[in-house]
Amino acid sequence: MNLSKDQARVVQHGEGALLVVAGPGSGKTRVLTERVRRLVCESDGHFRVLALTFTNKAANEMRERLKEIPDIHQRAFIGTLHSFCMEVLTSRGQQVGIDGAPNLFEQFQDRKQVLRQAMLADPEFRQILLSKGSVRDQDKALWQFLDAISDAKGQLLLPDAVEDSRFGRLYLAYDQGMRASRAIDYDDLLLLTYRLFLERPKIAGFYRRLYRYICIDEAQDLNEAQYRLLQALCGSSYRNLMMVGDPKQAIFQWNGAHPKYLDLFERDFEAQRIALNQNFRSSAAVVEIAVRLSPDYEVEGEYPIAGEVTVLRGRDEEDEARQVIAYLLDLQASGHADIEGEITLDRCAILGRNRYVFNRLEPALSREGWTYYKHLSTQQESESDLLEDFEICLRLLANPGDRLHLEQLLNRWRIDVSESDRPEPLDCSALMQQLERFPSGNPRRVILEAVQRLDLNDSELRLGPALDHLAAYADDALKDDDRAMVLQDISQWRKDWDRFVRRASGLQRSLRTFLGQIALGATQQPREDGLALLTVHSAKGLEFDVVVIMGMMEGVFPDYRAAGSALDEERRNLFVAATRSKRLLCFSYAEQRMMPWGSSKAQIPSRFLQQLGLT
Ligand SMILES: Nc1ncnc2c1ncn2[C@@H]1O[C@H](COP(=O)(O)OP(=O)(O)OP(=O)(O)O)[C@@H](O)[C@H]1O
Repeated sequence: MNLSKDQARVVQHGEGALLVVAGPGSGKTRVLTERVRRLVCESDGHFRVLALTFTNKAANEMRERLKEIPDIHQRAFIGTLHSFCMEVLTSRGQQVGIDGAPNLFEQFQDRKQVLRQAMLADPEFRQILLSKGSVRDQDKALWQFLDAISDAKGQLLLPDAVEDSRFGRLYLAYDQGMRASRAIDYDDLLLLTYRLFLERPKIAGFYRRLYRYICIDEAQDLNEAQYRLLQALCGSSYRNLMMVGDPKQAIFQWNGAHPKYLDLFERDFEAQRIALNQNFRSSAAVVEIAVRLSPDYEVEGEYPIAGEVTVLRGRDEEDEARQVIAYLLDLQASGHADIEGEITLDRCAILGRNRYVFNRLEPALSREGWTYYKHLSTQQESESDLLEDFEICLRLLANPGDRLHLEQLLNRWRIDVSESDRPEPLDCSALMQQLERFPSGNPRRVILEAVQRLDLNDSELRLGPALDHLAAYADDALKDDDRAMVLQDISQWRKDWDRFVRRASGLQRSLRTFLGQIALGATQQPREDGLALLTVHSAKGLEFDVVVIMGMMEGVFPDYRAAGSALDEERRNLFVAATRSKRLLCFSYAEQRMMPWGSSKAQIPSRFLQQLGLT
């Protein structure tokens, strides 16, 4: 393995805090992985390494690169900070009211419902909510309140510590609603683990002894809660923390993240600093675009391959999609002097500022018969009612106290039970009693029969037979689109299950752990076959020979809501997007766009194209 002199210094670093600040393609992921390998393979003693990544994709990538180390699961925890918190709370969470693996309400709709019910149950909040008028306006208000609660949790504030006491009461009511379903939200993972380390220093001490070294990737995206959680874990004397980050790739400030934590880390932990200034990934043409986007981006050395930047202009979005496909078809047919070998679709990616950019492209790709996959957000949701209902049943079996999903299921299945005879807590047999209500062949009965096949009494849960039962029903009883949708969902569940089982060594193979891993996005496949369709945020850390950035129009990229410092973040978004390319970079835009309200509107090319001298 060839490493540059500075990369080798990082890999060889021993005790003490270390900050690595480095640009795109400078080998951050590589040095992080190699350092974990060296620590695990070369250092003596019984200890583990804690390798924290910002995304599951990055964790998968690191695991993949280290998989030949036989006992890697025992020697290192490789995952996101949220997954680490999940593990801590699963084994030590009793001290903060968590019994076993936490039940996560990861879906916005569920949290919204919890808050709605909490507000309706309180006369003052009820009045506030109903005064908003239409359901749509109420939803908007709920969304804003949830955002504010998430902000408070992001600053590690408990309900009694927020300034506005009425808001504190609302926050408390929401939390109580979550706890009534024995559930927590994503922010709670950090907040509760922070509290645990702070209130029970012995537990933090235990984890410090267990993990002699901590390595953190993408540290420019840390937020207040994450930084303070790490401080609480490290205490006043633990210093074996390494952070790797790039302030120019900070694209989560909208979510409370800030690169200032890199500087705070350097100060608070008296960290040594190493800069990596080469770009081992991108051709000269791509690096030039990156420098124009971020003039203080200093790159050492010149990449020996020229590369190419192309701009495509479509009359409308359909035409834009057509041109992008033609561009890729041409590369596949003729190759390119700067790219060795055949240019297959899995060497290419199409990036969009948001998921809607692909609306016209996807049908066109399907018409061409191209294999493609989408990674647009961390959460994968079932699209068919059958699998949605099945998932709710699994949630109820994993967490019989889950009142929210019990209610959802009763509503969806139009089962009218009065409060008094509601099957609560819902155990497997109570759920099974419902079987009798539905005639044979009814989809609800099929779901419950599938649930019966889970064999929950076995310590090793098996999902396959349940999914087989659902698939057999779809094959027999459903037609066309419905059947395709169900089978697609089942295939997704099978993939999630396979990845969970493969990764589960060290994790309990229980329904609750499985659902927790899905909720954390930890079962998602990092790369699939075919052309990648990615939002900029989900393209982070990836690289492709050919990158096309579609939808380069004002209002799309930059986003129409961006103003002031958010515009700087848009520019960093483009910096991240462009630097995913190893060789060829292509921008595309449409001159006309169909607006959501149905009329066509003339488009202005993105200001960034102009600033880059490309229009
Ligand atoms: N010393 C090296 N010699 C040759 N290639 C290298 C070297 N270091 C890294 N690379 C290659 O450069 C590319 C970028 O490396 P890596 O993904 O680790 O960078 P990064 O800093 O994490 O990038 P980003 O922050 O943009 O995601 C990879 O293809 C990697 O294999």
